[in-house]
Amino acid sequence: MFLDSWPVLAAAALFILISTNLIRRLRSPVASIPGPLYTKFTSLWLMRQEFIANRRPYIHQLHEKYGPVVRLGPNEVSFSSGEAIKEIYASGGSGYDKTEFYTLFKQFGVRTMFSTLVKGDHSQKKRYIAGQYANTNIMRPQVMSGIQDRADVFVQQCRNSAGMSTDAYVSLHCYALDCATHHLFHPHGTHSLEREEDLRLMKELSYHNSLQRYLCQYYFPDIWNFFMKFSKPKRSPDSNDYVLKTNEQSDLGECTLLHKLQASKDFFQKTEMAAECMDHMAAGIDTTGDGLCLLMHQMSLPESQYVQKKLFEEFNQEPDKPLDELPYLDAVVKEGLRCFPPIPMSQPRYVPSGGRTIDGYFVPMGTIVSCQAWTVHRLNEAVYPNGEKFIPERWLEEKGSLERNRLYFAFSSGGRGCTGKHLAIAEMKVLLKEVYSRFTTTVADDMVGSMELSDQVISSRPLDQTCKLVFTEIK
Ligand code: HEM
Repeated sequence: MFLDSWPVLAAAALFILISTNLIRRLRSPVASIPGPLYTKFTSLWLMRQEFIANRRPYIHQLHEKYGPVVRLGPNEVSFSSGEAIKEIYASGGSGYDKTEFYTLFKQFGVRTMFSTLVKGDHSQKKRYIAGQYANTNIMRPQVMSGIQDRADVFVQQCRNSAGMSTDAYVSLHCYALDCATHHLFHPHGTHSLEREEDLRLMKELSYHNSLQRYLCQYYFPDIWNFFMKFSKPKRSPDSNDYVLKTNEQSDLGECTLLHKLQASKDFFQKTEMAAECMDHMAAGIDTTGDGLCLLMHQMSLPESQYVQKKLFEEFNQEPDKPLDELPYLDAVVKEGLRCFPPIPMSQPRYVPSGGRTIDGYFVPMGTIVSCQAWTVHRLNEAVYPNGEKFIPERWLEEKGSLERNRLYFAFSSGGRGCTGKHLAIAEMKVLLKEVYSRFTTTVADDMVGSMELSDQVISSRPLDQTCKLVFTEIK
C-alpha cells in the first residue's frame, strides 16, 4: 500500500517544500525592493552574468532602470547612494562584515587583513599594518626616493622610445609592481622595469585568466575541494617563491611593511607575514597599474590633450612645489579613478543581526548588500554631472566639493577602505609629474587593442591588456 503511494507522497512533499520556499521569498522584505520579477525567486541569472564577466554592466543597467536600490536576487541587494555607502561601509567605523566571497583571496591558505571577514579580527590585524601605509610614512624620504627612482627609470625608457609606439600597459604595471615591492621589502624590491627575471613576476601576476575558476571555487566549494585533491594548480609560483624567500631577509628598511610584521612576530606567524605581503603585492600591481594605464590612455585621446597642457603649466609654474599642493594634478588623478575605478565592482557585505534600514528600505539580517564604484560614480548626476565624461575641472569647483568627496568610492570607504591609498596616490602623482613635465602622449597608430573594461573577480582591466602610446619629448 505504502509502496504504491510513495510517488504521490514524494510529489506532495516536493510541492510543499517549493511553495513554502516561494511564500517565504515573496514575504521577505527584499521582495518589495525594486528589481526584475525573477530576482524575487532566483539568483541564477545573476550567477550567469558573473560567469560571462558581465556582473558590473548588468547591475549598472538595473540601476539605470530601477533607481538607486535594486534587488539582485532573493538574498542580494545593490545600492548606489552616498547614504547607503555610509551605512554599509562606515557605520560603526568599518561597516558590515564581509561575505565568504573574500575567502577567495586567502593567500598561502590563511586569511589576510583583506580576506578577514569579521570586524574584530580585522581591526586587530589593521592595528599592526595601517601605520606603515599612513601618509606620514609614505612621505618619508626612504619611501618616496624608491618611487622617484622607479619613475626616473620609466622616464628614461620613454626617452629611449620617444616618437615610437610603446606598450604603456607593460611598463606601467612594472612600475606599480616595483613601487609596491619597494614599500614591502626594500632593499629587496623588484626592478621589473629593468630586469627580465622580475618582469616575469609582473606577467605572472597581471596576465592571468582566473575568473571562472574563482567563481567555481566560490559557488561550488565542495566540488572544487574534491577536484583539488587530485590536481592542485599552483597560483603564481614565481611570485610565491619571491615572497617566501624575501620573508627570510632580516635587513629590511624600517618603513617597509615586512619590517613592521617581523617586529610584530608575536602576533603574526611566518605564513601570515608571507600571506599579508603576497596580498599587498597583488593588491598593489593591477590597481595602480590599470588606474594609470586607463588614465594615460584617456589623456592621450585628442579631446583630452588640453589636460596635458594644463598639467605642464602647473608643473612649470613652480617646479619645486610639493606634489600634494598641485590642485590640477590632484583633480586629474581623482577624475581618472572616478571614471575608471580599478575596483569598479560590488564589494559585498552581510546585513548584521536585527536587519537594517538602508536608503529607506528595511533589509533583513544576512542579506548580501553592496555598492559598486562604477555605478556610484556615474549615476549620481546631482553630484557628478555628465558622469560618463572625463572632466578633471569638476574637482576644482568649490561648490559641491563636500558631496563629491563623500561619494567618491574608488578606494571604498570606512575602516575597510583601501590601506594602500596614500601609496597609490603618491605613485600616480610622481609618475604623472615626471612624464607630463617632459613629454606629450598620443595614442599610437598601431593601437588596435580594446581599452573596454574586462571584469575579473573584483577588479577590472583593459580588455586586450595593451595600451600603445607615443611619447614625444617637449622641446
Ligand atoms: C589606484 C590604486 C588602488 C585602488 C583603486 C584600490 C582600491 C581598493 C578598494 C576599493 C579596496 C576595498 C575592496 C573591498 O573591500 O572589497 C581596497 C582594499 C585594500 N587595498 Fe587597495 N587599491 C589601490 C592600491 C593599493 C595598493 C598600492 C595597496 C598596497 C600595496 C593596496 C592594498 C589594499 C589592502 C591591503 C586592502 C584591504 C584593506 C582592508 O581590508 O582593511 N591597495 N583597495
